[in-house]
Amino acid sequence: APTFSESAQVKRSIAELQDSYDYVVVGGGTSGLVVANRLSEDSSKTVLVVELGYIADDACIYQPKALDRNACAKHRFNISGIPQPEINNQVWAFPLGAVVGGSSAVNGMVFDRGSKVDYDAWEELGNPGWGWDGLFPYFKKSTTFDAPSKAEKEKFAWTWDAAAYGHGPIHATFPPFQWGTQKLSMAAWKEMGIPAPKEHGLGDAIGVFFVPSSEHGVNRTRSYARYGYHDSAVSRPNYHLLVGHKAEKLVISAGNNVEGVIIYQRDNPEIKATVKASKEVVLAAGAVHTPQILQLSGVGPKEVLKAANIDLKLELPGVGNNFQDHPQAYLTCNFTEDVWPNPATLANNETFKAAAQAEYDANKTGPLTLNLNTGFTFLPLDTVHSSPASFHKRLAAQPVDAFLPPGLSPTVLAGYKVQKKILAKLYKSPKSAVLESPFGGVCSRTSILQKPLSRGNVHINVSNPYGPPVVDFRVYTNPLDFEVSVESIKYTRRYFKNSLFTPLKPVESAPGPSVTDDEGILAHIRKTAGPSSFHASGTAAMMPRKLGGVVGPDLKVYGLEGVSVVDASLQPLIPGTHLTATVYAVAEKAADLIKSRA
Ligand SMILES: Cc1cc2nc3c(=O)[nH]c(=O)nc-3n(C[C@H](O)[C@H](O)[C@H](O)COP(=O)(O)OP(=O)(O)OC[C@H]3O[C@@H](n4cnc5c(N)ncnc54)[C@H](O)[C@@H]3O)c2cc1C
Repeated sequence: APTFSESAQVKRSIAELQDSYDYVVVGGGTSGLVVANRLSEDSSKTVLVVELGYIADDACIYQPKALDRNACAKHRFNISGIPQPEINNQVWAFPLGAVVGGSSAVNGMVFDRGSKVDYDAWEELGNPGWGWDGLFPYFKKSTTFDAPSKAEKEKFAWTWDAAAYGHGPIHATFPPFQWGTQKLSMAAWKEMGIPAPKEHGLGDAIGVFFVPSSEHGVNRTRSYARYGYHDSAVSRPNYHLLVGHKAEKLVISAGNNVEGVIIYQRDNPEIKATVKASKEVVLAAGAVHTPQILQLSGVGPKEVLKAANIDLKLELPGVGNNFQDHPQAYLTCNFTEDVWPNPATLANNETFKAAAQAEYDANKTGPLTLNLNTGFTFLPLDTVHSSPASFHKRLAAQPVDAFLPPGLSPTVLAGYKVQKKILAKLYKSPKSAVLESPFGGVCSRTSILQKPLSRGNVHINVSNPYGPPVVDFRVYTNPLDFEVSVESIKYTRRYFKNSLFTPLKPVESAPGPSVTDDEGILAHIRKTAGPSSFHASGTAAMMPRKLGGVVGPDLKVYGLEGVSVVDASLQPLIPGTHLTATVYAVAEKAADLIKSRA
């Protein structure tokens, strides 16, 4: 039988396309496929998705835990950020998805949502309808929860609330495998008095809880945008997906109408064409590439465009600025008396690996059904910080433009000022997470900063604008971000003092037991921290134009007609959660908005 990838609706060359479509969606990733699917539900509307990558049927995508991740290197961008001075000039690569399904095809499958207050902050920034109440129906619309069996529920003590989920294309479930020490880690958090909501997905994502994976409960395969939204649209004659082609820039008329997109063949840039969009171009290339496309189109900060010799069509200083991600600080330790098997067994023991693969192939059970973790703790500042009042004071006293890149436009600065006020409130709220601490089967813990005050940027490379964009995380440029990470490591140490861990004999190796002062812990973070959780966002932010926003609450790019942004770039303030579930919900809402103006 033909596979979906052989469908007539999947195009491989420009010659197979129509000259014009109602909608051209740039990027067939997480958000783009949602919007294309929903727009093509109306059979009178034609939709083209232009995607750089190809359709992949590889195990390194569909199998939740791939033993050979390198097999998927060809489905990822390998964009490296620039050296980060605050963390000893480390350079981090950004392995975004470059495949049909985008980053949902290569991500860690952690499928959670932020807290109500995190989304209400978007609304407060000037975006009516984009708070929790406006998004919750779309979280449900995008998702189906596949409940675990009774036996698994009892074995792993899973909790959830079906009210959080709907009947949508993306499946979420608990994998039928957990590492031995996970339960104990959960119990230790509870012993510390951390609340344990039964379900995190109803707007209260504070405390310790289980997070489902984006995984199909029966097939035990990754559930991602391609299976969920492409495969169900691909039989529609009005839906075309062009693979292996790159969108270069928008075609903008003298009157600032966006008429279409210039695209070219990925491996042969000479083969080039303009596809017209009679209604709208929808930018869904992700938070690293959407700002690049806008800047190449002459839309962005004028200094950047000037330096790159690109004609300014429309000055929009926010494009590429306001970059946010979740930096990671590490406490490394080992359980001297570890249980067997543990994640190191899967990493190092060839016999165990082979048995795990055989078990997955035969029964769809075992360790390869679990990509990352299902145990998570999300905590507010007052829980984590030893002296929160002094932190709030220091935050209030910071001049707004301190620690930001030089030369920012007054509008971007004004936006940051409003963001900072909201962040100060969130830092005081018991309902808003500043620390994420995931746990699975290992001793070592990552402290992931949820409310960064630092801001980075993604701009075209002025000496090679058409090459990969330049990602500057500017991680930890605001020293208060360091302070939260130092406090998070100290807090994690207190957690490990819990007597439940005694039988496992945890031994810390870094920063190391002798490093107890804040300066020593800071030096450790500078040496080892990571700038990213691969949660790029904010680079085409939904905010008022006078606050440096790029799109309004209708998602239309300011100053242009006929183009909107629907991907992670629009998130004005990064929520305290992994981003995929939010990207799906936002894209579902975006599709309704775009349909409503048709
Ligand atoms: C390695 C990794 C691990 C992650 N782990 C998790 C996790 O466990 N849980 C979680 O919730 N989130 C996770 N995330 C984050 C999450 O996956 C992303 O935030 C989300 O998928 C972004 O969706 P998007 O639609 O904005 O962009 P993407 O899904 O990245 O889609 C962008 C698409 O546009 C295409 N494209 C780019 N430029 C062009 C161009 N010029 N022309 C044509 N096509 C183009 C790309 O090929 C891609 O398919 C992870 C991300 C990564 C990279």
